[in-house]
Amino acid sequence: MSRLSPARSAALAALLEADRSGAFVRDLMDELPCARSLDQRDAAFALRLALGVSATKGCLDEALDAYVAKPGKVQRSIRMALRIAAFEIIYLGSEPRVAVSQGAELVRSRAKSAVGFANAVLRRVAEGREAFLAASDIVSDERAVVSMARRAGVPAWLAREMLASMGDAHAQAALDAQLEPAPLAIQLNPRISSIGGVELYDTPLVGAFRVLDRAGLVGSGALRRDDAASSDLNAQIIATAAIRPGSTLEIGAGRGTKTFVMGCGRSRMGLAAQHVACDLSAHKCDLNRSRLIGAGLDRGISFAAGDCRDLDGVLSQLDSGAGERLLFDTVFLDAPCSGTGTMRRHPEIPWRLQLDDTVSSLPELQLELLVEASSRVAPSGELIYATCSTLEAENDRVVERFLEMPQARGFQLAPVSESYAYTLPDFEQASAYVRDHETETGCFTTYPAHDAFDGHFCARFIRIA
Ligand SMILES: C[S@@+](CC[C@H](N)C(=O)[O-])C[C@H]1O[C@@H](n2cnc3c(N)ncnc32)[C@H](O)[C@@H]1O
Repeated sequence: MSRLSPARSAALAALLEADRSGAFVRDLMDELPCARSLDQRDAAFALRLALGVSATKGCLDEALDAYVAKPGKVQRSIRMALRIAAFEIIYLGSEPRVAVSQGAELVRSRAKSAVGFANAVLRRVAEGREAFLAASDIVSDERAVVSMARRAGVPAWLAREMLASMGDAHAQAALDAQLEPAPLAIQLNPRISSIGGVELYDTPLVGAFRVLDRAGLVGSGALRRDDAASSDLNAQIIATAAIRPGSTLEIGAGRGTKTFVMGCGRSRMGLAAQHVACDLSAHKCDLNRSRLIGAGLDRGISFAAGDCRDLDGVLSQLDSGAGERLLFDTVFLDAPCSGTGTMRRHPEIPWRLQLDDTVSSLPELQLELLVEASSRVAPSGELIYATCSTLEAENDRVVERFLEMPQARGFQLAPVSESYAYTLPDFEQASAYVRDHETETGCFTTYPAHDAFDGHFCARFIRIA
């Protein structure tokens, strides 16, 4: 009998709690006493196990259930312990003897009577690893796509959608990188020029830096002091495309990472803010407000909470204060989406998402919000539509469907690389970066890959007077 490692034990506790409460496992690893008491090395391993199991759980169940007579009868805590060991065997390529015996110990910690069962199942998972990843059990021409999906730990339907939307090369690169950590970037508050003890690496965008030392950044307190915000480079590129002189309506502002990036950008460009940030969630609006106050970037920014499918309702107070139905020089919709471009950061996404969300319910919501947003664009104003999805149904298809609607009369697509900020001399490098990632229609489109930033999409419409 070997001794159970505290890292595996903490990963199991966090995964069970996440499953019970719906909380994010990453947050629980920061909160649970058994995880907080781990030394740095064990904490990193526990986090890797917890995130990895969340990201691949459907595939782990498939691999395990092939050797279980009655899968529906396996207790929740035993299944979770088995998933941890199966993750080590299949995705970390750990020494099978160690992974099997640690898996059996994990199971023993929850139910002594199931140790023999756990040993038998895990040994067979280890023996069948290569065949499972190669999808040798699939006899149809689906074998290749199932194998791709299993290697990345995502559902087969999602791999299929990614192939159809992104093309073979981008989809393969994104799936290959799916279990790697995403690169870290920050936007630096213009009130400071460096973060003590943390090396900042230039990116093509002024004010955006890449950081390699994640722990150093957190330890520096810069994020807590609002001296910086962590934000993917491509998300920052999109927020910057929405900075223009005049008034701005931001829809789907959430906790305000892009509001922060826009505030920093405006300050660098010497522009004043006349910005209304809206979100369905009043709590997120509060978080956005307090970060901007902490950052000293709140001047000229107001907030409105509510369902933006009814903008007249959400903006009613502001409209009555102004004595007119307000129109804005820029309307920026950061739409609710599948988040498929950011799955490396959010391991829960692949197994929470359903096919219907990506092909139907989200695109319908996105189109409804886009039509509503367009009704608030001033003549000669701009409408920016963004998602962090890599799927065509939420991106180009929504844009095409919008342009076919009567409400889109007077709007035309324009290249993102020609938006106000990207015509300024300081943003020349960023403008070149945007051009490199622009499609024929001028939409900014990126895909995750090894050492690349996340998948994002942005379309820019101009309202002709
Ligand atoms: C992509 S996230 C926003 C991320 C945010 N812009 C940021 O940079 O941190 C989309 C946001 O849309 C909001 N949302 C969803 N449905 C909405 C609706 N009907 N009206 C307004 N906001 C909505 C969600 O609460 C979520 O915060």
